[in-house]
Amino acid sequence: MPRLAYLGPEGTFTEEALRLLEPEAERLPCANVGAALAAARDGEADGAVVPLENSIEGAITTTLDEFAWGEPLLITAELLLPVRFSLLARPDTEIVHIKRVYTHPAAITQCRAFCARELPDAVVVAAPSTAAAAQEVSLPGSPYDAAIAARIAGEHYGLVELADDIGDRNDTVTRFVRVSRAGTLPEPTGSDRTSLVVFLADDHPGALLEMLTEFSVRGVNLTRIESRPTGNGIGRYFFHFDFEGHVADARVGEAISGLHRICDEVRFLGSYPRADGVAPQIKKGTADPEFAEAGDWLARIRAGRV
Ligand SMILES: O=C(O)C(=O)Cc1ccccc1
Repeated sequence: MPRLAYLGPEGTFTEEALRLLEPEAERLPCANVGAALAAARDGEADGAVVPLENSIEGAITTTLDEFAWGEPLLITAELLLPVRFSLLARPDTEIVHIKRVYTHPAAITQCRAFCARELPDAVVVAAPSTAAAAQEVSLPGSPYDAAIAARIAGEHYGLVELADDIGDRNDTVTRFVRVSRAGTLPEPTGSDRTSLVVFLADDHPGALLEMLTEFSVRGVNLTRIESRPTGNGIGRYFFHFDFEGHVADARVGEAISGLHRICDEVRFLGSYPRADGVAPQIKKGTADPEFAEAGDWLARIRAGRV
């Protein structure tokens, strides 16, 4: 039974994702994404589950930066989870008396309209996770009057639900990933995604276009591109790419080998089954047998067999 670290404490959306991804796993709640990934790296856990992006705000940048700068880990699975937020408070709290609300930054951005409309005078403060916020609010003497978290977190920490489904949209989805230490890759399934981090060799006109061309000429469809600051001054960025296909696919292998040749560093983050099961559209000339046939043809002409 694997032991998986996750963004805790008990009652986070990440815990819900972990339970769906690996119902049998032993769960190790951690205080933040960095601690969960550290547990996976140092062997305290066999892997970790962390949030990566949501369909409204985009990337969870702490996770992206950990993947880019920390000891390498491999993404082995992903899960798309619709999340539903509740406003939770200690029993007897009235909504009009709420002046300080505590929750995870992703929940702050997804519940803005509710907070502006129903809690116009309240400040909303960033917490390490939604369940950490609920736990804190449950303490007598907490400086916070309410938390925004999953209903189950309210039940777990003895809070009452003052409002349910308070997200600005009810179709928001969060993408979570399971990571492991380097080792074996998941087998190709025909509906896979690959993730990479790419550092440019130098800054020059067309550098981004050159990277994109490596994907484009092999018919590899991107599903996410994100630039993140390198920290070495304004205007210095590196890139995260997610795209369709598995590193075992010829077109994917060729595209990332091309990036490896022209970029300073390419960090492979994993090839894993897509949660939505969508199969890639394969452009003419980019299927595995076509790459193999072209390779055979090249070998023949190099051997003088024209
Ligand atoms: O704080 C949590 O519960 C998390 O798992 C992170 C998060 C926060 C808000 C939406 C989705 C995930």
